[in-house]
Amino acid sequence: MDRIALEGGVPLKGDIPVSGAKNSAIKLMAASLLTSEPVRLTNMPRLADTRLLGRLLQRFGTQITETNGPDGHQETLLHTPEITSAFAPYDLVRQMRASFNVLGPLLARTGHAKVSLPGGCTIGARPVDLHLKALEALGAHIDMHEGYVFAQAPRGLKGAEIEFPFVSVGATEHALMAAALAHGTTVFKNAACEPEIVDLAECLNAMGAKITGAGTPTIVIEGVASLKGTDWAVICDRIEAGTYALAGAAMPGSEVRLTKVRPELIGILLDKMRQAGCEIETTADTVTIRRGQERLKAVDITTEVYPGFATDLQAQFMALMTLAEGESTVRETIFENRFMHVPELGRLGANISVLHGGEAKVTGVEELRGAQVMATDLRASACLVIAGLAARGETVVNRVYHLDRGFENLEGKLSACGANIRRIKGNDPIEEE
Ligand SMILES: CC(=O)N[C@H]1[C@@H](OP(=O)(O)OP(=O)(O)OC[C@H]2O[C@@H](n3ccc(=O)[nH]c3=O)[C@H](O)[C@@H]2O)O[C@H](CO)[C@@H](O)[C@@H]1O
Ligand SMILES: C=C(OP(=O)(O)O)C(=O)O
Repeated sequence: MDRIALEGGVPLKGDIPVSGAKNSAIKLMAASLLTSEPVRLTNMPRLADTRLLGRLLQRFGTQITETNGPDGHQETLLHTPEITSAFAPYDLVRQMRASFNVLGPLLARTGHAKVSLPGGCTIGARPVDLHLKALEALGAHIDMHEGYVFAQAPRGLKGAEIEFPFVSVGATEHALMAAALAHGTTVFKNAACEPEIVDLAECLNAMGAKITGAGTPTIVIEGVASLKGTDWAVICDRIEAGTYALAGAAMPGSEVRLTKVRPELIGILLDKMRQAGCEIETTADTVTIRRGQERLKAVDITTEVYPGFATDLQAQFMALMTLAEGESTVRETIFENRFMHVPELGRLGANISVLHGGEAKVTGVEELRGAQVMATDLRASACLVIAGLAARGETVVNRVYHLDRGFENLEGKLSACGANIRRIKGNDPIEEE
């Protein structure tokens, strides 16, 4: 398994281009199953998750062509003239939660599907009950045995009113794709409002769907008989952007400019960073982060659904707070087990106690020192990289396959800003020591 080694203590200086969003790209790829015509996705991030989903889609009969776009980003052409199999096996679905979202499109297009229960980051129990209830409300018959969901709707799906008992990004997206091809009108209440939902709804509309209200809690979908192909540029990755904004604040004297970004998507994070003492300037598509020589101040955060503080940035923000002056409280309200980075930050010398009820107290220390640490999930890995950038000496992050799921060319982007970071390949003798 690969590792990342970094020598901390170097201020970052330079530009970091933000890639297309993983959490949008994978849903857009799944949405391409809804049409027999080609869908071309541009601004695609090159990630383990998009590759893995590509392999899954190929099993259903999707032809995939990847090319380099004029802007250096990948373009992916997905074409599923016919669904040749509606079976998603455990081995592929267990590796990534969002791959479960192929169920709705397969069902809407063919009237049946057999999909394994999903895996993904182990940050909580993460059931799929809301996904299944929404598909049932749309008229699907659902059975579950041997770890698989068997879904049937031989006469097609029917529009319905669906009130989500609490906000779920995945369930909203899943039901949105299925409802696009249902007979009649579907209304969602208490839908998720994340920018990736808007990206998906707008792409579906470009494919001929009739969706209004995406980005608000009430979404109305007038089902259509079929969808057509389209060209669609994946929205920028607000979590990647936020991660590099925080990396740019890790060392005194840093100045990092994020490009190809929509600053409004990380508004709350930037406010918190300003409160902590960072200087931040934005234009329509850039964010510049300047960190002076002073110590940052402790700031509290509570994770919330969009537009609140993103749970996917909680670990990275905590990394910054480990060196801030004072005590900050980090409250995680979305996932019940998303503090696995805490003991790893402790190896670097951070002083954090996890309290009951999804709360952690971070008491800022004067210095972190490099150590061997283990990446436990995707965003926790990024948190360890940020802490490593600020630590004295060498930090080695093990199990970086988590990082490769969601960060395109992380070492390249950070090295371009002066970071002393390198990948140790799995068969490198240092790893065997
Ligand atoms: C691939 C992708 O886009 N992943 C994102 C998506 O995950 P994901 O779509 O899995 O997150 P959800 O919004 O669905 O989960 C929110 C909460 O609802 C619970 N829940 C969800 C569905 C369900 O059927 N039953 C249920 O109980 C979950 O366990 C969690 O506690 O949104 C999360 C919240 O912004 C992000 O952290 C993830 O990065
Ligand atoms: C939790 C994440 O991914 P997934 O939902 O695929 O596990 C994430 O992107 O931070």
